[in-house]
Amino acid sequence: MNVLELKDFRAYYGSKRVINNLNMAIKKNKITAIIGPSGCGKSTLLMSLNTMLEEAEGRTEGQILFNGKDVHSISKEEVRRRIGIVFQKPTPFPFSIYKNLTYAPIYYGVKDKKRLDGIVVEKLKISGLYEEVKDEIHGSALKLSGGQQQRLCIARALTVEPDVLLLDEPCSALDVKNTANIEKMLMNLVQDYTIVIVTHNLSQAKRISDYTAFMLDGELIEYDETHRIFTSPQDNRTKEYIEGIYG
Ligand SMILES: Nc1ncnc2c1ncn2[C@@H]1O[C@H](COP(=O)(O)OP(=O)(O)OP(=O)(O)O)[C@@H](O)[C@H]1O
Repeated sequence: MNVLELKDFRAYYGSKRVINNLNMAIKKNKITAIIGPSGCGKSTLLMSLNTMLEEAEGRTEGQILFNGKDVHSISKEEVRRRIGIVFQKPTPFPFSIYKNLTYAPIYYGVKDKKRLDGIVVEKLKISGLYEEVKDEIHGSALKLSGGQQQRLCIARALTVEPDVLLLDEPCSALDVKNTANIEKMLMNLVQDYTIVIVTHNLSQAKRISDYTAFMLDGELIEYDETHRIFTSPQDNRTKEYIEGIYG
């Protein structure tokens, strides 16, 4: 089943077109990796999927369907709740861990303290952080390490129970151990969520994704099951990229 579908999709910054006629469907409960050289449009595509691009001074044409419905026909608030996004640099709020994880649920109307406590514990467990931080839940999130902060940001994105989680190079500022923690977390999460991850790290795409999309100069060159992209790419440009010839 497709959760998101792009039809003849184009994206612009001013008059500059950076994504050209892209058609692609993203499957439910799968990890889809978007790869390609710097500047090919990966982040632009990711931000388009939850209509954030308009806030980054971009503009889109064509259609994005979310569960079959034009994403622009759904309220911005609902789109943002159901399609969460996490960026490269961990961005915890300068509050306690507890407040980071209850901020959005409170905004969306959860008042019951027991329920809020439950959300905090559940999301900390999902992110593998619970044992590490259980005695300092009311301490500042800014005291966590970079890797812990990024796991907290993913946990925070999950507190409103989105359908889709978009991740833009979530591990690029992290070391091998923290990257492995996040990859493990994502592979567990995919049972309940649909995940789209932009990554420069081809080994990461290979390790964790079910599908891989290769972009070049704003075009979707090839999109297939990850093992096919890495073992028998159909397009020579894909082959050259995964062999490290350019990019
Ligand atoms: N706010 C902006 N205004 C104008 N042009 C932009 C803006 N953001 C990105 N671009 C341009 O759009 C193109 C696609 O950028 P994008 O950030 O989507 O690429 P990317 O593949 O994610 O790159 P990277 O891997 O380096 O993050 C690039 O040519 C970039 O210079």
